[in-house]
Amino acid sequence: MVKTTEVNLGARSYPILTGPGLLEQAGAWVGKLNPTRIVIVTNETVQPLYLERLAASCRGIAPVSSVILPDGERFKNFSSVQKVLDGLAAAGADRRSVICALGGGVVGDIAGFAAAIWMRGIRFVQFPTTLLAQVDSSVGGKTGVNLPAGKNLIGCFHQPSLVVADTQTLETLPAREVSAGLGEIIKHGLLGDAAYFDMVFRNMAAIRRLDHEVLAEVIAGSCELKAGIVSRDEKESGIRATLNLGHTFGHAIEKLAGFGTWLHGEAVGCGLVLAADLSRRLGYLTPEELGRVTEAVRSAGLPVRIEGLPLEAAIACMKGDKKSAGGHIRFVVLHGIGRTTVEEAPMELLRQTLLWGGYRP
Ligand SMILES: NC(=O)c1ccc[n+]([C@@H]2O[C@H](COP(=O)([O-])OP(=O)(O)OC[C@H]3O[C@@H](n4cnc5c(N)ncnc54)[C@H](O)[C@@H]3O)[C@@H](O)[C@H]2O)c1
Ligand SMILES: O=C(O)C(=O)C[C@@H](O)[C@H](O)[C@H](O)COP(=O)(O)O
Ligand SMILES: [Zn+2]
Repeated sequence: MVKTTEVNLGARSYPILTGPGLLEQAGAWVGKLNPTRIVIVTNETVQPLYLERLAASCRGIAPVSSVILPDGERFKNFSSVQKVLDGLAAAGADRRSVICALGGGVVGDIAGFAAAIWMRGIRFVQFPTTLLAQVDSSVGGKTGVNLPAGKNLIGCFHQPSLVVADTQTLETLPAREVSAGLGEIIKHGLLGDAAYFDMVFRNMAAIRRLDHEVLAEVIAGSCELKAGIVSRDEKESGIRATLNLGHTFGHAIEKLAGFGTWLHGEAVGCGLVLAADLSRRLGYLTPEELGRVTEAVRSAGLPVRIEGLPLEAAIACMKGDKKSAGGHIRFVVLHGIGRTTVEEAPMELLRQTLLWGGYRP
């Protein structure tokens, strides 16, 4: 059964298709774009699992070639973008060619960025194969790569033409990566309404063992929430910044620990706990509400403490966050489930939260 969620952006609108076995049917969807050439970008882990399935389905439409990237967050950099661009040149890609991003968020962000800059922008299709990518990164058109100076410091907004999430691919995903996906799902629960958050909380064990029915409900719920926010604020001039809940803390953890040491979803999960604690210190959340956020993150199998990273370095990292201005750090804070603001916090409270979270003074 295929579930469709629409991202409504006028001429740049597109559907998110979700369901089992969609890679085999991909050609029917990609064919509608009438491409002159198809370049599949994937990585060395996903290639043996799923490349042939997607390539076989697309071969009747246009010549198909592939670019295989090394696997990992530490390769989300310019050198990988260069590899994709070289692959496009070697394939003779033109302005009517289509890139297919087959993999997790790292492949999606790199391939999307290459699509945004090749010949000043060509179409691309997201084929997300991790839980995190199916509920978050494949939707919304944020593309880009890291710099040694920080996470996602370069990139473009470039919307995909289509997102095709084959839920069967999640069956080969390691348990740690399933938990990482839950980091973003809990974030969506906190941004959405109490009913969605409670459903996720109640069904944590079922999601972690990939129960088909629950998983379909959660992927649809998260895609609907994110699609709704992106449709209202494509380029983050307002409400879209709330999708950054937990990320000011999370991105600092990823960078300080070394890209790839903490998974993005792990850092986001822990970041949600820190953001909730800061919200409590600001008087917006009760200790019980903080306890509930912490319990949700813990029961997803995600870390809730930092253990030993240096506090002042974290503050320096957060000053470089894209929401900061003039050296003032701005956080998404919670006032309860479904209620957020984006604001500066007193430095003293921030230091207390970081110490509470396990940062080393
Ligand atoms: N653009 C956005 O809006 C957005 C949103 C959230 C996250 N992100 C970015 O996404 C990245 C994290 O994405 P991720 O969690 O998917 O990590 P990832 O892309 O590194 O994938 C996780 C791991 O799973 C492997 N893998 C992928 N699919 C598999 C499958 N079906 N079976 C077995 N192994 C598989 C990958 O090779 C990798 O080793 C981060 O760089 C983050 O910044 C972007
Ligand atoms: O789509 C968005 O908007 C998000 O913020 C989603 C996040 O989960 C994602 O990690 C995003 O890449 C973070 O964006 P950044 O602008 O803080 O780098
Ligand atoms: Zn994220």
